[in-house]
Amino acid sequence: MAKTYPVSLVLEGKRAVVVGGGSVATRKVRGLLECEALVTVVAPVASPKLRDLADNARCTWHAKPYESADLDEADIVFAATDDEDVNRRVYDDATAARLMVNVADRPEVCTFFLPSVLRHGKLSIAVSTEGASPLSARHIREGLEAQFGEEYGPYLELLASWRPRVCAALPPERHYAFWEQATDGRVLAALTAGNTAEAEAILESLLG
Ligand SMILES: C[C@@]1(CC(=O)O)c2cc3[nH]c(cc4nc(cc5[nH]c(cc(n2)[C@H]1CCC(=O)O)[C@@](C)(CC(=O)O)[C@@H]5CCC(=O)O)C(CC(=O)O)=C4CCC(=O)O)c(CCC(=O)O)c3CC(=O)O
Ligand SMILES: NC(=O)C1=CN([C@@H]2O[C@H](COP(=O)(O)OP(=O)(O)OC[C@H]3O[C@@H](n4cnc5c(N)ncnc54)[C@H](O)[C@@H]3O)[C@@H](O)[C@H]2O)C=CC1
Repeated sequence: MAKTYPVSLVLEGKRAVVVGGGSVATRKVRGLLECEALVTVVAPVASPKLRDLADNARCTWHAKPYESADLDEADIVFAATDDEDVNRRVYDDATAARLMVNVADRPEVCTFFLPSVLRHGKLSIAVSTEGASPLSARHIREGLEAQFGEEYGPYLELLASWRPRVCAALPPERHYAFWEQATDGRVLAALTAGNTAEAEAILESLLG
């Protein structure tokens, strides 16, 4: 298999069709809702957790077996039933419609894989083994949690809020030097210590 091309998809307002309602489908639906996708679940039986998630304006469960027409409104497709033949049909229909498709039991035909994701606000670190060992992806993500803590949420919010300010205050040739110093560890250390005023003061001093 060729290398995969990592991207961060913007799924807000896009229609994701998830076929299957077991634990694998539930994990996928939870992740999709976190990203504000519109989710349609098609499965005769849904897990209790999935039924809770479907109690939401952005997630609808159709309690029935899969049919090709279920993909009519789809922007992206997930096949996660425990029936190989159904998963294969979903794959065939999605491919015929040129839709991106993830097939839970067939890594070799997926057009994308789900990575294991560590997230704090705007930071997302996605770990993929391209199907070689999903549990290893999870262990690696868990290992990264010690290094990248919750402080990255406010840290990145602060840096994002400074971007327009830097553009307005400094000529383009000075932007890189600003960001080099803004991200050298001092601002992060101040925020980690709970000292927002100091973090702001460091950034202010860099505008010099
Ligand atoms: C190809 C891929 C397709 C896809 O995108 O779904 C796929 C396929 C398969 N997974 C299987 C098994 C397990 N999957 C997990 C967990 C996760 N699986 C995820 C992704 C992926 N799984 C994609 C590749 C990702 C990559 O390699 O980087 C994660 C990262 C993301 C997510 O699902 O959201 C999420 C961890 C999230 C987290 O905790 O951070 C666990 C462990 C657990 O449950 O904790 C196990 C049991 C242990 C093991 O087998 O390793 C099986 C065999 C099923 C069987 O034996 O019947 C297949 C099918 C096959 O291999 O044929
Ligand atoms: N990609 C991944 O991360 C993983 C994939 N798997 C694979 O994922 C698949 C699903 O696993 P689980 O969620 O544990 O299964 P499960 O047994 O909990 O759920 C199966 C679901 O498929 C639905 N289903 C069955 N026939 C259907 C049809 N004709 N149309 C629509 N839905 C239908 C059932 O109603 C049920 O909701 C298995 O093939 C398993 O090998 C398993 C673990 C992890």
